Amino acid sequence: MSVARYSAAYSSSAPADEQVIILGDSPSELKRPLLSADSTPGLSKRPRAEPPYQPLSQAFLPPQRNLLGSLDNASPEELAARLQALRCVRIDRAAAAALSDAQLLEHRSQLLAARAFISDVICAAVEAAPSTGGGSSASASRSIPQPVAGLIACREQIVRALSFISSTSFQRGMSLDVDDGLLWQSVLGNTPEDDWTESALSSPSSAPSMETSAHTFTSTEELVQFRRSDFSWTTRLGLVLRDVFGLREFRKNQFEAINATLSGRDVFVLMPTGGGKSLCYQAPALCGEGTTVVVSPLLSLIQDQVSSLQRLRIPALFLIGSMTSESRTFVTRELSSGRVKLLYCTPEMITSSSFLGEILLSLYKRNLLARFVIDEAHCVSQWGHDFRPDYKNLQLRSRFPSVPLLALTATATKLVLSDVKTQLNLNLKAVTLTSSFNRTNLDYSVVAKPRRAADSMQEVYNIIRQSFAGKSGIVYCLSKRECETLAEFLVKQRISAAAYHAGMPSDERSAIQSGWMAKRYQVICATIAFGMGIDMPDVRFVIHHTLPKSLEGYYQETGRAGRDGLPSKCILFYSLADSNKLRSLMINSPDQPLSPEQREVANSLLLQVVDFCEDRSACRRSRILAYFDQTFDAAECQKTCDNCRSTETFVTIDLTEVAVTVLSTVRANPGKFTIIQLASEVSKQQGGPSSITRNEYERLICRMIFLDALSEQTKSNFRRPSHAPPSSYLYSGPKARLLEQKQLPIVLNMPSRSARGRRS
Ligand SMILES: Nc1ncnc2c1ncn2[C@@H]1O[C@H](COP(=O)(O)OP(=O)(O)OP(=O)(O)O)[C@@H](O)[C@H]1O
Repeated sequence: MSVARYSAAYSSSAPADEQVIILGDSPSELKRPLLSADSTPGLSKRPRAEPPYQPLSQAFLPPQRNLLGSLDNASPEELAARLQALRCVRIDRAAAAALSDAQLLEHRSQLLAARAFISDVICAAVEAAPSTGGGSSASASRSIPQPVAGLIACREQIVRALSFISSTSFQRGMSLDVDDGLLWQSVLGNTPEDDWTESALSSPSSAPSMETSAHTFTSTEELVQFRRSDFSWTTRLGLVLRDVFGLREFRKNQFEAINATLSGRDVFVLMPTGGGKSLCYQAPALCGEGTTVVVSPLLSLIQDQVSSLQRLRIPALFLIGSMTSESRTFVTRELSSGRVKLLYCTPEMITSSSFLGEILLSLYKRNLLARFVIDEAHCVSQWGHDFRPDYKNLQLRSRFPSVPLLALTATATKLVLSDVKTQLNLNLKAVTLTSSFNRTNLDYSVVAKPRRAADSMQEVYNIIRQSFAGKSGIVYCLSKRECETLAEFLVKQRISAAAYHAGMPSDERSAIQSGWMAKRYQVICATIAFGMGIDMPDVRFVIHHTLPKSLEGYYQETGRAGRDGLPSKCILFYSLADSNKLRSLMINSPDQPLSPEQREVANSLLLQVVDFCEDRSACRRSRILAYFDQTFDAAECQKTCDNCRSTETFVTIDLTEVAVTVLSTVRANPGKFTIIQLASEVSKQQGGPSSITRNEYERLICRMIFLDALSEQTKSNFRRPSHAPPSSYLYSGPKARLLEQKQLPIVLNMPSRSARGRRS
């Protein structure tokens, strides 16, 4: 498309006095001016000479077609007609208060579409214009011809109107699409003015309430090259950011990641939950040739992502096993045409579908594979908390050696990170970008879980009623049954709650998920099947009614709170009984028998969670960040965790010798005691005023089981009623001898009253 054609089209459509956008998408809307002072309160009067109204879709958003692509074949007449449909909106702030919520949202979506269209015209013109040297976005934009430059003014007015509508919606507490950068800005109180040139590209902003950049593995000097604004794609990238995604600035590391992948480098991005990883591959996909293939672990996640992208008019498709042959043919045709910018699929499809294999090979041979994205890349490593064997067998590097890889995750320790790089065969010079995992707006606390189920459900209810009335939240439960019982309980207490778990039909699950996102349900009682990829901004609390299986999982699950950057709470219910139950479920599950190595990993991940819960001294935030090998000064916690708020003193005590005594009681009575019986037996034996309490003995015994100094075996108890669960009895464990030789230290964090003389 030549600039001359744009210029001609623009000139023929430029109205005499002022421009106004005509918005409307249905025949009935065409009959009345949607944005006129006469019919719509809050909007200025229309100019005198009006072009005929056209539906928005006909005017410049042809259905089923990609907006960015649709311009290429447009004739000057078509363009003129589309441009004629663009006129400018002015909003009278006082009168806008009278707009209904529905009208506001409607205006907003139409403004978004209009903004995208104008920018596309500008972008095409800028690309076609002769470069004035330097290649920066500012210099490129200066070179565009006058008539097209006139559109920029129009665009700026639209952007201001959009910003106004977004902030009005926010003030009214309305839920907008979360991906709206303008909304973020209004939340953060930044300037509503839209300077859409270099500043956005050169000065990345932080994600709300997320500290950034604890350490990077790629040196700062090396990163400088990816902060430049003179790449051939820089102008396009700025426009894509603003006009396709509706965002104003990049967050920390997004710009570098995008430039690195567009430069053909392998990239590893470690960014906290809600940090904005998707943009790191979605934006580059729209800035270069070919198709970006995204490997993502969950079908529901894939479907959600693709429909959000399609709503933004981005040509994205997915390929999944259960598709009809017609759908497959459609996908193949679209892919072959080179129109598809993003193709999502599961790792299983990559490893086992010959159909997909052929498509990828054909794209590869035609140089149309832009990059592979491995989302949730921690699944590649068996050291991660969510290992998926198919992720390990992708073989992308060997099958498509010249295609750059981009791996992203929110959760990876150093060990997992280096394992992922090795498994994926990332180039040794892969650009590695990490951000601090600190979510400063989240408040962490651990509470003692009452023994009786009814009491602990009541406690959940009390917390929600007292602190989160009318606020959205998630309660994570261990089992399907627990989700259902808790949801029923809350509903009886007049809290709108729903259960969500993998045992439910998928349409029921999506209905519940969308009901929650639309605020029809306040609380979701869910297993960890719920949450991945859910981008709800104002989740004010995440309660773990049972223990998470790992600190990584905990971080990820709590990370669903406060994605809008506002204060939110993460409350973990902890009991010894739960930790034991979870341990034996994980380790002895008949459905999923574990290899000895997997058992070891699962055991140690859970033990870290138990340690985290039982530690009443250390700052929770520092502990979480330490897990990800990041240092955090507890003084900066500012009492945003229960331990930093606590006035009680706890100390870490070495109980190795006491543990040896406990072990000797078990050796003398193998299979005689359950945990509770042994705790009361040894506490009786010890006696005395400075003794360890029975509860603390219970903790010690559980710790000895975790460390394999003791082991449990389940036996039926014929004297108990038939419905009673079988009891587990204690024996010496495989590491008992190590303990006796004092080579297995056992320490516990305890209130200082028990510390007398035993502080470690
Ligand atoms: N540069 C930006 N400016 C403002 N908002 C942004 C920016 N980048 C991303 N966001 C928004 O942040 C939110 C989270 O982004 P995204 O879903 O990509 O996070 P994520 O890192 O993939 O999180 P998770 O690991 O939890 O899936 C989205 O609503 C997204 O639109």
